[in-house]
Amino acid sequence: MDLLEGITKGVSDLELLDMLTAPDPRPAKHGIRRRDSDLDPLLLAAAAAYGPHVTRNHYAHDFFPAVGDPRSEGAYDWTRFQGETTQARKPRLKYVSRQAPRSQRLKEQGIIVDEEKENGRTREAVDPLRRSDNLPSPTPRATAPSSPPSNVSHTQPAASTSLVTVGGAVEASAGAVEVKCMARTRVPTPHGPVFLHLYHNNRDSKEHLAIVVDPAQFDQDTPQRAPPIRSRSLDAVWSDSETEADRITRGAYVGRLSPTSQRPSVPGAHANITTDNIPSPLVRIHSECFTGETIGSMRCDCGEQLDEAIRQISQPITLPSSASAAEGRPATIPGRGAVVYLRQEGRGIGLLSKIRAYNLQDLGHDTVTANLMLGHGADERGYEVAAAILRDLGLGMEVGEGVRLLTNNPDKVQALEKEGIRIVERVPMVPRSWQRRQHGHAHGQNTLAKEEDAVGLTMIGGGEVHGEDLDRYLRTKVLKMGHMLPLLDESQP
Ligand SMILES: Nc1nc2c(ncn2[C@@H]2O[C@H](COP(=O)(O)OP(=O)(O)OP(=O)(O)O)[C@@H](O)[C@H]2O)c(=O)[nH]1
Repeated sequence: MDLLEGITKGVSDLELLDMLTAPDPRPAKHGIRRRDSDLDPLLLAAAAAYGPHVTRNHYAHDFFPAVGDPRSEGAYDWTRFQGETTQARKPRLKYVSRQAPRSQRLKEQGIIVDEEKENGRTREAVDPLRRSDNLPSPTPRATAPSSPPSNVSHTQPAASTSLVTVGGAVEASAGAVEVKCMARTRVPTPHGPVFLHLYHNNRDSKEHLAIVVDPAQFDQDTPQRAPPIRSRSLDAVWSDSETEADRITRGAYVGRLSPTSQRPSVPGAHANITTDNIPSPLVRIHSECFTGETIGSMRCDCGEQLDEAIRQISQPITLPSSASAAEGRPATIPGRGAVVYLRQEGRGIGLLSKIRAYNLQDLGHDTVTANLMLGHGADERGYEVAAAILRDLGLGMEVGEGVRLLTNNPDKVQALEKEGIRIVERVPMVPRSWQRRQHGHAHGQNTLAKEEDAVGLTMIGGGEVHGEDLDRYLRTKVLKMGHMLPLLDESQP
């Protein structure tokens, strides 16, 4: 019996499936092989089965065996299986798609399908900002009473994007970067506690992070001297149905969360604390580097820089004398600032390409040329998302305190300023091994030696990266990428 004959004679689905999947199919009549491509027997069986109409367009659907047969539901105890005859086995295969029709799914995503070009391009019917379920809709934000205050925006500034002002609030039109802090939690680190923020955005599908250092927030009973660094989008009320438990679970709480302290945050609170005489927060925009941060690669100083940034930001801040005059002695406040951790591995070319680039570097090419040889730019990063995250945290706003940026990279400074971030000072990041060598040379001693055993973040911890690879990499950054670092005298050890 061949397939067609089988279908027309109404054989059972299982027999049909057996025919299709038999290990030794009978040769076709006249010994001529069929020229069309192999068909998926399971799909054919599904198509021939009872139930909803199944076509090749359902290929990506999830099919589930019909409910009712415990074996097909995975509940069968196979230790009791004794073997069975075809006679005894009469399951009825039934496949049910649990997906809504494609047209309905696309409609839900706001995509209109051009019926005439069903297999061609689709176009978006709405503002791309709305594409992600996780991003707030601009319109309700402007009008809803629970929306963040109008001076708080996490969209792009007017300078670089198209924005409209509705009722005093900045509205993003198509193309503007929008970020939303999806969750925040406390993370204890060797340098003290930090708040880890996870962001979604409408530019890419990466989960960029912000590591906020602001331990003063744990002490809610003492008057704050500086505005807390808090995410506007996290503190916003997301929906009418959102409960306090929902808010607390996603991190919209104040103080130190504990079994006995659970205080949901209020949108816009603390925004009016002035910052006269308090140094601007230290901020670093850091790009992901798996090799440097996770496995302690000494080809670059990324792991060390991440540790050093959080260490420096966490240092207590001594207030200028005028601010501490009332106390009669120099006053300090806990360190405050943030590291925005961008998932832009390998200066934006990705880990795969970076690994290839390392091999080219082993062949004698430098970090810039290696990127170019692979068809990439020397640096493919962008800082729009970083700027939007800073704005969401209230950092580097036009009005109020600016930020002190930890970087040697002039492009970063320029790019952030172009995005409207107010940078009041650039704080250099001199590699620890270079500091040690410079100090050792000047003072005849290794001033950082005691820090080498110190604890810290990443594989590198409080230690330092050093070596030929690193020196070559850093020199290239200075000579070819314009990094603002004083070059070491090569003759120094
Ligand atoms: N393509 C490429 N990327 C590298 C190489 N070494 C490190 N990186 C990446 O470079 C990025 C380092 O970026 P940042 O830490 O922001 O440093 P930067 O841009 O040099 O500027 P600074 O703020 O001065 O540190 C990370 O994404 C690393 O993965 C390399 O040899 N090739």
